[in-house]
Amino acid sequence: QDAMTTPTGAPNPAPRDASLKPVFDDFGGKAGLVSLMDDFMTNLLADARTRPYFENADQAHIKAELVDQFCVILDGPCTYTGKDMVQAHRNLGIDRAGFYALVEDLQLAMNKHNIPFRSQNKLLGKLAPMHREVVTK
Ligand code: HEM
Repeated sequence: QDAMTTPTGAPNPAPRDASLKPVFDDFGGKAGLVSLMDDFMTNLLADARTRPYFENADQAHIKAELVDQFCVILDGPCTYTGKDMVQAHRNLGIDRAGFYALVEDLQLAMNKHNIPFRSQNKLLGKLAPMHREVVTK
C-alpha cells in the first residue's frame, strides 16, 4: 500500500492535513461518527432505492467499517482494515442512481446531526470520486 493513500484510495497526505481537524471535530469525533452511521443505515433501509442492497447484509459490520473509513478520510486517529472499495462492491451491480441515493441518505443523516454544511461538503468531496470504484453498471 502506498504511504500516501488510505486503503480507500482517498488522499491522506503526510504531514497530517491540519485543515481537517475542525472537520473531524464537527462530526463529533469517532463517537459522533458511530452515532451518525446508525442514522445513515436507518435511512438506507427506509429508502426503497437502497434497501435492496442493505436489508440482507451484515449492517453492524458495514457501519463499523464505515466509521473507521470515514474517520481515516477525515484524518482522524483510526485505521481502516476493511475491504477496498472495488472488492467490497464488485458483485453488487450498483448503478449511478444507487450511488446518488446513498449520498442523499448520508446528507439527511448529517443534517439531522447538525453537521455544518462546510464540513459535510469536505466529506462528500472525498467520497464523490469513489463512484469510480463503487458503480459497476
Ligand atoms: C462513496 C460511496 C461508498 C462508500 C465510501 C462505501 C463504503 C463501504 C464500506 C467501507 C463497506 C464495508 C467493506 C467491508 O466489509 O470491509 C461497504 C460495503 C457495502 N456497501 Fe458500500 N460504500 C459506498 C457506496 C455504496 C453504494 C452506493 C451502495 C449501494 C447502493 C453500497 C452498498 C454496500 C453493501 C451492500 C455493502 C456490503 C457488501 C457485503 O455484504 O459484503 N455501497 N461499503
